[in-house]
Amino acid sequence: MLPTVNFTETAAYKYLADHFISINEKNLKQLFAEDDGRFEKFSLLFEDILVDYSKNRIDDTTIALLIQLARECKLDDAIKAMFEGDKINQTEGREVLHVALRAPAGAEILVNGKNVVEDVHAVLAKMEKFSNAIISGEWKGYTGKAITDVVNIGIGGSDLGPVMVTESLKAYKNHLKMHFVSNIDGTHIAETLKLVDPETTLFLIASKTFTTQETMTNANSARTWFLDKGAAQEDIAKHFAALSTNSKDVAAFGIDTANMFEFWDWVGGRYSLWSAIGLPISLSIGFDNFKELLAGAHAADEHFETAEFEINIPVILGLIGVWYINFFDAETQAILPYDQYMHRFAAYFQQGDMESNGKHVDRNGKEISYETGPVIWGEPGTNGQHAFYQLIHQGTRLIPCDFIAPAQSLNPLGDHHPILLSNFFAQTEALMNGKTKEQVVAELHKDGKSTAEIEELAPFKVFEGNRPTNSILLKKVTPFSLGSLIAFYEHKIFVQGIIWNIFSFDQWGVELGKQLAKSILPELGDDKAVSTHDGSTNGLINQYKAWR
Ligand SMILES: O=P(O)(O)OC[C@H]1O[C@H](O)[C@H](O)[C@@H](O)[C@@H]1O
Repeated sequence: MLPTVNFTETAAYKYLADHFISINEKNLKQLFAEDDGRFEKFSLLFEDILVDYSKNRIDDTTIALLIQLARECKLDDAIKAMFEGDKINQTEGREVLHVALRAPAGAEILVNGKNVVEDVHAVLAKMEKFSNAIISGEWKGYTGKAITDVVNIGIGGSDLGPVMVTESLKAYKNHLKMHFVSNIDGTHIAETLKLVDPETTLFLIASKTFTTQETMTNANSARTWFLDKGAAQEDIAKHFAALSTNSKDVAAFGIDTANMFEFWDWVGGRYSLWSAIGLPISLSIGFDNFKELLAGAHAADEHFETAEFEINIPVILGLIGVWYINFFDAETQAILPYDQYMHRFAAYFQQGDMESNGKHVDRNGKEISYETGPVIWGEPGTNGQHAFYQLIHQGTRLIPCDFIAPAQSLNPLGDHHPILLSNFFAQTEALMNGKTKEQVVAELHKDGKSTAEIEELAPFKVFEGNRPTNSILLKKVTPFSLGSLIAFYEHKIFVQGIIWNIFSFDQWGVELGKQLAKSILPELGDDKAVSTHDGSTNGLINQYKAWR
């Protein structure tokens, strides 16, 4: 059982509320001027990852109080409960053990008296064998040809993780062409099927439950297409595999359970890329690289489980997030990777964070009176700079940003990387320091503007600065460093969920829309006008019927 402390009733919260008043008056520039050792103090090095959180609106007292807050909320007990396999997903009665998916062979994590690490490694061995057979061409399709294309059909956690990781690690990939179909919109599967040949394509049906409407509809369309192209029922075994917890429905679909890669209900969908759901990753970059990804995540798990809060990266990042959301009223969190390969990183953590912490009821079942999960958003740099950074620099909202960049490029082409990195460094500097009216006036003078022109223009060119950022500098994007980075973000979400006293591992909020869609679908079957809904919904449905 998780602790159920209301963080707004702790002593630390009250101290933080007072402390906020004094910090809010301070400028980041001033905080740096007051403390020579600020960077050393407020940065952490973990393996080849440097986390610089010094450009935040914090001082020693802030960090001490935030850590006190974590202690009062019994974060240490909560971490222990997760790693020990307690049923901390209480509303679904499940353990939360994505950490077991990356535990080394020989480790022991018990669920109902059974060591799940053994099961994990049995599935990993099966994934290794299968990946090797597909990659080497030893596995043959129904006409004797090797597999060239892999189509992963899944949605949400059964899509976003594999997409994000295969994209982030594209530099490590082999010859297999990867395709991902998620949307129920027929366009997605139709456009994908145009690109592939049934004789050389492997379909992975990825669904924890194996009941998700989008995935099952797309899977059925893929199977129909495969059979229509001339393959026979018995050929399905060579071209379809399932990644699921539901062996009964996998068999009912017609997939040989020998081709099923199992995972378990203690793996949350949005935390499942480390499980059998990661098979497309292993196919794309090879099993050894997939193992490295797991090893990177495991190293981060050990850090999270054992490091003192003062030097614990997910704890510090999580608490700083709480500081902005609950004291500065920040509503969003931007994630800005300066790495084109990581272009789906923010999208991945939209599910990871928003589905986990978008909750308004606490662990006692009571409505809460404070803000919880932020809106997560972001695009890779430098594209974002030319799109939405205006609002980050000069808008009226405080937007904490995570800047992420690799020191070494995987495509060191001319001076591209130094230019990219100069932007990465410049943006956080600009957000912190801003530009004063005096600086603007001096610049306009230099440009030969008249006094009247300067007076008129100056206010628009001022940057108030004092805008907080984290900078995460990786030596290089490798399977290991990416694994660690993802795990840090996962644990950050956990930390915040504990402080907010919410359940981070259920997602009841996605159910209502699904339920209503199920009741609307039969109503779309004829041309009769509907009148059973509200005026707007009736109007929309009836116009659709008139136009289709
Ligand atoms: O893997 P599946 O069972 O098909 O679920 C796919 C997705 O759908 C659900 O609606 C949940 O909101 C997600 O957490 C989940 O990842």
